[in-house]
Parts: sequence; structure tokens; C-alpha cells
Amino acid sequence: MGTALIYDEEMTKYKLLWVDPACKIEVPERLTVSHEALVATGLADRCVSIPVREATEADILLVHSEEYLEGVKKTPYMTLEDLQEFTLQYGDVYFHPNIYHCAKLAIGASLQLVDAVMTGKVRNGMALVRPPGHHSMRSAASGFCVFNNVAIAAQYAKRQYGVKRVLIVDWDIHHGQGVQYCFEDDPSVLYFSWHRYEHQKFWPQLRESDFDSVGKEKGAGFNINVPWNKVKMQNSDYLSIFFHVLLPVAYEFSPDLVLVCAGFDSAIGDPEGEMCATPDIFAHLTHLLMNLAGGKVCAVLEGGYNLTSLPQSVCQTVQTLLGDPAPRPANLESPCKSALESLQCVRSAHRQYWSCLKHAADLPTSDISTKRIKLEEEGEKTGEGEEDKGTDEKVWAQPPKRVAPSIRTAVVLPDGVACPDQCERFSSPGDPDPLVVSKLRENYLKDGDDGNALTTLYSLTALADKMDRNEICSGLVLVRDVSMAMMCVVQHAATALSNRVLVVCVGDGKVRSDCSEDGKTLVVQFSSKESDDQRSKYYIPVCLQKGCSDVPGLLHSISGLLLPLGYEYDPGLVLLVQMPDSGICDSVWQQLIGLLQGLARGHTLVLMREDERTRVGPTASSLLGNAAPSLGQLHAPLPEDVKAVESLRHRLKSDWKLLQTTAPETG
Ligand SMILES: CC(O)(O)NCCCCNCCCN
Ligand SMILES: [Zn+2]
Repeated sequence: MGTALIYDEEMTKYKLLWVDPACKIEVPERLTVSHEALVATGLADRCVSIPVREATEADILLVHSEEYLEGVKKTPYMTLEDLQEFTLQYGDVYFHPNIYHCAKLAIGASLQLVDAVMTGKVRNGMALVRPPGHHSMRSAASGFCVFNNVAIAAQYAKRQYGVKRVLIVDWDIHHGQGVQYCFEDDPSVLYFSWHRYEHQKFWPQLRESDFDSVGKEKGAGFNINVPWNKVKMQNSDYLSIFFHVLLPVAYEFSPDLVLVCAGFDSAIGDPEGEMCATPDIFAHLTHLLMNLAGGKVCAVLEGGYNLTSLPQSVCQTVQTLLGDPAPRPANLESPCKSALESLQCVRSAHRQYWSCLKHAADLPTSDISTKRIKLEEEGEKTGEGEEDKGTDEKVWAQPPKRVAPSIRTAVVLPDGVACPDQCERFSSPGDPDPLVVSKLRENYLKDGDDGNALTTLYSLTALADKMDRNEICSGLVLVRDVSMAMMCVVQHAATALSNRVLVVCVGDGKVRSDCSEDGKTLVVQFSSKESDDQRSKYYIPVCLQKGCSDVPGLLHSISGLLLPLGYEYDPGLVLLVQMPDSGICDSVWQQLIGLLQGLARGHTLVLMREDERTRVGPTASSLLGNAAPSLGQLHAPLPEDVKAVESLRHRLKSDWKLLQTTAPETG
């Protein structure tokens, strides 16, 4: 299934008609440069183009009051003075004779996107709209927003399609207070937002934008605010929040639909955000959401005011929705102290609501809420100046080209096992290299192994070479002896491949842990047995009480351990090994494959025992980029497993910075 792109140039036909420093950044060019970039890169042509429609009054009344709608309805007929007068009642927003029309198209675009995804016409999609929506409230415009596009889309999805649970991810750099107010007592809509806050000094300067606003009454726990109390946040800060807050909670919540308030003022160069995250980070943020809700992800444009990083970020997002592998998350640094403080505060505020956060640490000693109070006392609570901050011009590298290899998934299967459609059978090219063969024979073949064990091994190494050269994206090989084949690839990688290899072992079994201390391989093994292997930075055994059959435990350690490790390690190849009798169920196996494909430009090589024939189909489906089936609502991971992950993180965080979930003790 494809990716929808919804855009209409009519939404460029309104602008600021008077002087207002607060609003001058919201210009029609935001939409034109974004759409033009999608066209110029060829991405628009790969999408399913779906027309906008005008929202009906009923659509608007799903969120807004009649009196507010009546007021906005009059704006097309207002004089300039009346428009300015009408605008004065709201904050940081402007009206225009055509903005009501465009606001109805922005809602209509969002609802068309929801229709296309919910009816299965497409898998996911993006709506390029203006005016944005997430600040607008039931009876008020705010922050360039007139109607709340995404809030209306959520209500519409619930009413029209009986959607039970909607996850709204708001990665815009401003707090979507309008969305928060709309759903704060509603447990069927989980609203997640990060936003520049600076201890309430940054617009909209609301006390309720802080981490302790967790929702109300039945909605308690279903509103997650992550305040950024400093600027210059980087990719690692953003990813840490996804790994240690959003993903664990999102999997526990198990949404039927994911809506994204896709604002790109959180990207480098933006005058509002003043952050340092690069446009390619949105490839990863998008990718990490794409295995939720069976892949039903609707991204709706919110903010984004740098006319260079905005289109780059939009393209990164759409290219990922289309299924292209994400660029490698190169050289991630440690999250900064302020980000870790916020991370710790959010996890602590929500630990009573989400079992995956049960063992989160207390509020940091340097409790940042006291900072807010101190600032209030000192009257430092001033809106950031409306005057043009001399934003020192930021420069950043063009996002790397993301060329998808001609072959997406190659397979090496025993005779009699059908090749899954859209996959290609792989057989080693040309005559086997005698040197490699003799090495394989002497190292890996037991006597009695027949010829085709050797052929399989040879194909395996040849396939790894092709992936290393980006000629094939992913691979699936069924082998007789999984451990031996794993050693063969690791050995081959150590000598022949240019890149680091992340080895993910699912299930019990001896993994020669002396594979390397040189950092060429990182082995993470999920099993039910405490491993007696000496602990090292590059061999990380994760012991789960009930082994890999325990969905919540495995998911929790994937999002809270494996992904941070994998992103920080940034391998060129991921070797995913399913040990015999691992007990892992297909749906978790598919989630694991889907999530790991955010690494190594999607170069995931899967090894399974040759009798796992029933798993060939689901494995191939995930390697092809199809969304994994939803796991359904997860019950709590076992406390022992949550504690085991916490203690592993605590032990390893000096080596692996993305495992940190608390601010370093001040002292
Ligand atoms: C959709 C959105 O979240 O990007 N709207 C941002 C509104 C910002 C209002 N303050 C502007 C001050 C200018 N220096
Ligand atoms: Zn914004």
C-alpha cells in the first residue's frame, strides 16, 4: 500500500496584511517550498495524490464552539480594520479574508488523509496544510492556528471509524495546548508533546505545559509533556525521549491510529525553536512510529519557519513514509543534562500510570520545578523578545541521499521452500572463491556436513557482501546450524566488511562472546538464562524471566535497551539471529525486524533455522518494509524484567550514553 500526499495551493492564498513581528514568520512560502521540494526530489510522484475537501460545519464543531465558528465565519466579509480588531482578541495569530476558507481546507485535508488511511486506500500519508492547528482551542485562535486540524481528525476518526485509541505525537517545537485541552480528560487519546519551555519563559508560557500536566480524571496519564528548558537540543536528545518515554508508553497504549502534529520548527535553523536537530532525524522519528497501529500513520504539517530545514525535514518524513531506509544516525552524542532532567521528570511524573515506567527514578534532586518558581519570583518570566534575535545563521550538511537498492530483500532458502513474493532468491554469484571455501570448510563445517551446507554458507557471505555494497537492502537465510552461521557472518564481517555489525540474538544459545573487544561487533542477546559470559562493553546479555515468549518484557527491553544501544553503535549491518526454540511470537519478531530497520540503512540480515518455514512469510513481509501487526494492548512487563533492564542500563550507561534516563547527580 502506498503513501498519500495531500496538498492544495489554495492554502497558500492568505498572508499577514499588517505589521505584526510575532506573525511575520508564518508566510505562504512555507507551503510552496515544501511542496516544491517533494516534487523536485521525485517524492511527490511516488505518493498517492489525494485532493483536499472543505471541512463541513459539523467537522469543525467536533472540537470548536458554535460562537467561535460564527465569529470566524464573518471574517471573509470584514474590512482590514475589522480583521485587525477581530484578531486582537487572540494571541500571536492573524486573520485574512481567505483564511477561513484555507482553514476549512486544512481540516478537510487532514480528514481526507484519515479517510484514505482508515479505508486502506493507503498505508500512511502526509497533509501539507496551512493554517496550522495545534494551538487553537474550542473558542479561540492562537499561534497562527484557526481550527485544530489534528484534534478534529482524532474526533473524526473515533466517530467515523470507531477508532478506540488514538496516539497524537506532536514534535513541533511549541506546545499544542489546544490539543491538550481538548483531550486532557479523555483516555482514548494519548497526547505526547515536546516543546521549548525554558521554565515557562517561552511562548505560550503556560504553567500547564510542564511535565506535571499528566491529564485529568479519567485522562490522567494520557497527556505527556516534555519541556525543553534549554535550546540547542540535538538528535540524541530527541531520540532519548522516543526510546525512554514515547515508545514504551505507545506500545503499552497500543493505538489504532497515529496522528502526528508534524511541526518542523524543532529542526536546526528554525528561528522559533533554536534547536540543533538535523532534518534526517525526522526520518528516524517517523520510522520509529511506523510499526504502531499496523502502520496507520497520518502526519499533518504544523509549524516550521526556516525555508531550508523545513522542506528538507518534510522530504525526510515523506521518504520514510514511502518505506525508504533511513540514513544512518551518525555520531550521536550524549543527551545533555537539561534533556536528562526533563526525561527523568517526565518518567517520574508518569510512573504511576504506565507499567513500563514503574521503576523510573524520582524527580531529580535539582528539581527543575523550583527553577520555574524562582524565575517567577525574580520576574524573569518574560516572553522571548518579539524583536528579531540576531539568530547566528546556522549551517548544516545536506541530508544524505537515501538510495534504496534495486533489490529490497534477497532470500536463501532450502529447496522446496517457496520464495515469498517481492523477494528474490539469492545464489552466490560465479564460482566460489576457493580461499573462502577452504576457510569455511576448515572453520565451520563439521564432518558429515553435505555440500549444500557449504553452499549456503558461501551464499550467506556473498549476500553480506552485497548488502555491505548497498546492492541489496535486506536478507533472509535459513540454515541448518544457526550459531555456526552467525559465527561465519561475524568472522566474515570482521575481515571482509567495512562496517560494524550489530548482532541481535533472540533466544538461548552459546554466543561466543569473545567475538571481539575491538568494537567491530556488538552482541545483544535476549534469553531466559543468566549468561555466565564475562560482561563486556560489546556483549550484552538481557535475561528475561520468561524468555522471549514474554511480549511486554521483550518489547520493553527492545525500546529501552536495544534501540538506544543500536542507535549509538550505528552499525553498517544488523545481523538478526533467531536461535532455535526462542519462543518469540511472530508479531514481536516482526516488530523487532521493523524497528531494527531504522539502523544500517535497513541492512538487516536474518538467520533462522531451516525448519522455521512458517516464519519465512512474516519475516519477509517485515524485511520488505510492511508494518508489523499491532501487538494489542500490553499488560505489564514482569517487575523483575523491568528491574533487570534498569540495572543493565545503570551498569552500562557510562559506556553507552543513550541508555541514560536520569540527570547526573549534581554534586
Ligand atoms: C504552529 C506553531 O506551533 O508553529 N505556531 C507557533 C506560534 C508561535 C507564536 N509566537 C511567535 C513569536 C515570534 N517570535
Ligand atoms: Zn511550532
